[in-house]
Amino acid sequence: MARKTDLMWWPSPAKLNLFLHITGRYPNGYHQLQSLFQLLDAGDQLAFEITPAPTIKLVTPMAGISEQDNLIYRAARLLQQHTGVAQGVAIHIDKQLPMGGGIGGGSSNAATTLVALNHLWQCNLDEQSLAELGLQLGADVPVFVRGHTAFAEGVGEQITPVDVAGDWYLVVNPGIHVSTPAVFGEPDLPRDTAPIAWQEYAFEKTRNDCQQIVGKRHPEVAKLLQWLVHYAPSRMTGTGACVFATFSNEDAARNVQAKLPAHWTGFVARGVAQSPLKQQLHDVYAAPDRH
Ligand SMILES: C[C@@](CO)(OP(=O)(O)O)[C@H](O)COP(=O)(O)OP(=O)(O)OC[C@H]1O[C@@H](n2ccc(N)nc2=O)[C@H](O)[C@@H]1O
Ligand SMILES: Nc1ncnc2c1ncn2[C@@H]1O[C@H](COP(=O)(O)OP(=O)(O)O)[C@@H](O)[C@H]1O
Repeated sequence: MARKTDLMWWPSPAKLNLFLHITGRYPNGYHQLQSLFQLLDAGDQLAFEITPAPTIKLVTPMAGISEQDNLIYRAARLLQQHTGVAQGVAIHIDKQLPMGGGIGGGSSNAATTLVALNHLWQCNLDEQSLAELGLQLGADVPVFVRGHTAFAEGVGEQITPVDVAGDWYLVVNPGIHVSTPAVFGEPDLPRDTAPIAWQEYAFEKTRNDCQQIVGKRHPEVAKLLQWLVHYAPSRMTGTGACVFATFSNEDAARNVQAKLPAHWTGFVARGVAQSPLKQQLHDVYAAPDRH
């Protein structure tokens, strides 16, 4: 097995939902959403060692998730079954993002696995096919496969790439877990926000429709938001529990990070138009013998 330093690491960036509106509900109970998925330049990293035998193995265990349930394993298996590829893979994981925090780590890991293995196994699926496969794994996977900050509608599968300014964000984890199904199951959740055209987007004219309910059920989230908003415009991402504050430059974000009380952990990241995964793919194609 290769040493960690000899491996080629593929980025798996986080996202923020700069806003999240619930505009309706489908007959199957799923919620119709509008959201701006802002990709970040920070996240996890994955490395892939291709094997001649068809076994898929996660070299790095992930606490609390069995191998078969891990979205990385499931993405690799799905691509293998869909394409009939004969090879296998051993996957190394450098996990940095908190799990289930509304910053999309699991969905992003799935997307990075699909994109990297499509190249390394030489499956030659186009981006559209990879995004469709990704949707089977989760509503947020297609945005990460496309690799562009985007306005998303439906359950997240209708995607319009947008170029928003490269703001800086302080992302803070209040250290609690919020269940996505529980939030969507709340009777008092607002479900009738009027749809907007993405050209109308402005942070101050939008909101996260899940934020109030989550703040009520989890006072730690409300407390964190109250603290952050004192320094900068702030909002919850996804169905929580992470919260972000928006800054025009890195120093301002780091100044507030330095003031964070010890029971909250946060990281500073820049909003990017294009995913670092896309850049990696571009670099790999430019130097085809680097695996
Ligand atoms: C709302 C978002 C925004 O990014 O929240 P976060 O997960 O990031 O916090 C996501 O799209 C979430 O997508 P994902 O995390 O894949 O949700 P899933 O596991 O598929 O859904 C868990 C459950 O939430 C409900 N659900 C999910 C998405 C949706 N548009 N409507 C729903 O009603 C369904 O009951 C579903 O069974
Ligand atoms: N590789 C993975 N990384 C993170 N979470 C994973 C992974 N595989 C499966 N999961 C499961 O998916 C859930 C959602 O993960 P994640 O995408 O990080 O959060 P969110 O959907 O809240 O943004 C986690 O709570 C975890 O149980």
